[in-house]
Amino acid sequence: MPHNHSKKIAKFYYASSDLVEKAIKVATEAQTKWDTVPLEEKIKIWLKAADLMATKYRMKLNAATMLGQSKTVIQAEIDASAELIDFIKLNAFFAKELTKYQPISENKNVTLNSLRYRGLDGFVAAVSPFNFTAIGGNLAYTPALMGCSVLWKPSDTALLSNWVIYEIMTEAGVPPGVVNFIPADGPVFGDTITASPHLSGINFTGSVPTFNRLWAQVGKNINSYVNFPRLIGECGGKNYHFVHPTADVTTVINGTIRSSFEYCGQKCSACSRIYVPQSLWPKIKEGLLEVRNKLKIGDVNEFDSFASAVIDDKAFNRITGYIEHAKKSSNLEIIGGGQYDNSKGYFIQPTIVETKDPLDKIMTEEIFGPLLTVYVYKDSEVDKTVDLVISSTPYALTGAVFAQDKNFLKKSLETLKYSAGNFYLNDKSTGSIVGQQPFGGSRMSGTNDKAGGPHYVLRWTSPQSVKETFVPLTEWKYPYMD
Ligand SMILES: NC(=O)c1ccc[n+]([C@@H]2O[C@H](COP(=O)([O-])OP(=O)(O)OC[C@H]3O[C@@H](n4cnc5c(N)ncnc54)[C@H](O)[C@@H]3O)[C@@H](O)[C@H]2O)c1
Ligand SMILES: N[C@@H](CCC=O)C(=O)O
Repeated sequence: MPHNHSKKIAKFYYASSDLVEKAIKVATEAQTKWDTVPLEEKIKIWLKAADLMATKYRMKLNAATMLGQSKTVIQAEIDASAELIDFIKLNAFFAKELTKYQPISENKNVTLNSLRYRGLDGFVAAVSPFNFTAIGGNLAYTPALMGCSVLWKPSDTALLSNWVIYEIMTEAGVPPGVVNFIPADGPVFGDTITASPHLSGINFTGSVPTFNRLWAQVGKNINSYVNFPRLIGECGGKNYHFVHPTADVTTVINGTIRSSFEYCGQKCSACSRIYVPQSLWPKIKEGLLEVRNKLKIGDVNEFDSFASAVIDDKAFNRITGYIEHAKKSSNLEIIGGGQYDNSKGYFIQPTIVETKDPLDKIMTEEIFGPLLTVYVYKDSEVDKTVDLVISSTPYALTGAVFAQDKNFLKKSLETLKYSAGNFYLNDKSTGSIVGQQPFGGSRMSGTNDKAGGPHYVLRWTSPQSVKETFVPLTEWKYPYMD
């Protein structure tokens, strides 16, 4: 099966706005009861789910990710089982750590002085992307762990794997009504949830235009909500590799191939633009083209495939539009790849373009496909080129600097500080590990709430301070009034 079949399944399940409204009612009612379940009990359910994912359901979850989202066996394993299990276990740990903190009152008359970590009252809408099964699970179930109830709208091109997660969590013991799996047309879902007074948060991962639209809708309805909805959005990027003249060429070549072409460049962290000094370009060019020629782009069931088809017709048309642009523009030259074919699946060959113009749209817009553009700079213009890296796009998701010059690496921590939420020195821009490199970007790449980090759980709780005393208050006057 060369490309995903989720969309066909989705057609049978699309929820109407009436159904979304019913789910809002169910979730809002379920939240009150779910919030009374102690965190320790919730953690037991989460750990049971992690165990089920590692054993009984591991193959099912990975296979659903391979067939539904066109991931190769290694990419499915990294994402679907490994990353999701890490999210579940680490968020349980972080929740426990967070709730350990209790404020101190030295007043002996105070018998209770505490912070209660309540879930958000109302419901949270989790809206997930197609490209990571684990992200869907994290977006829906981390708010639930903290006592929220959730409407989870999966991407219609990741339905199969996301449904398996829902089944596992239900088998582990998440009660009905707490997380509600609602495949729906995006705008129908978005319009309905943002119109509900009970919307307490949106946990979104996807493209900038979709998040902008949701944010604007919340803004428009701001006077109608019970709470100010929390808006968490992890969005797109235009991720870069910056190569310094002292870089190790082999590392640059292999790191760039992996980052740009694994999962056909459909990772939000994928390298899409690379800046290479003139002195290293001949060797780097030769290496990139040599490796590119070896990459097999084929069926995910053939285990020697490096990557497979892109996710759907929409993605195919968008990406090949940039390839056509490269063919037509006098500033751009396709030096590797450029072929595509949608007769059996949405196959696009890994493509490398060289540009004379560092501000061409191919260097500034998110493409989200197997297309890497190279800008070759003069060795004497390192600083000028670093400025270009930061100023040429509105994004700041991931970025990598390759150099053996330690002073340059140190300096780049400052000069490129706001260019990326996940910043790599001598390593590729993809492949963050939950708990090890908390993930997220700022500027137009998102609200940078760092999924997989210790503070993420805090976004899904509404803490309450409780103070109790039994000592009667017998006086209303202040002492100086007598
Ligand atoms: N920063 C990150 O952590 C991160 C991680 C993964 C993906 N991404 C980004 O996600 C994008 C790719 O994912 P995608 O193609 O699924 O994104 P998308 O924006 O097309 O869709 C994301 C989700 O939003 C839904 N949606 C669409 N319109 C909607 C609306 N009006 N209201 C409510 N929901 C709506 C979709 O059905 C889907 O479930 C890329 O831009 C990528 O960079 C970012
Ligand atoms: N966390 C993943 C990217 C997730 C977005 O698609 C990485 O670091 O490569």
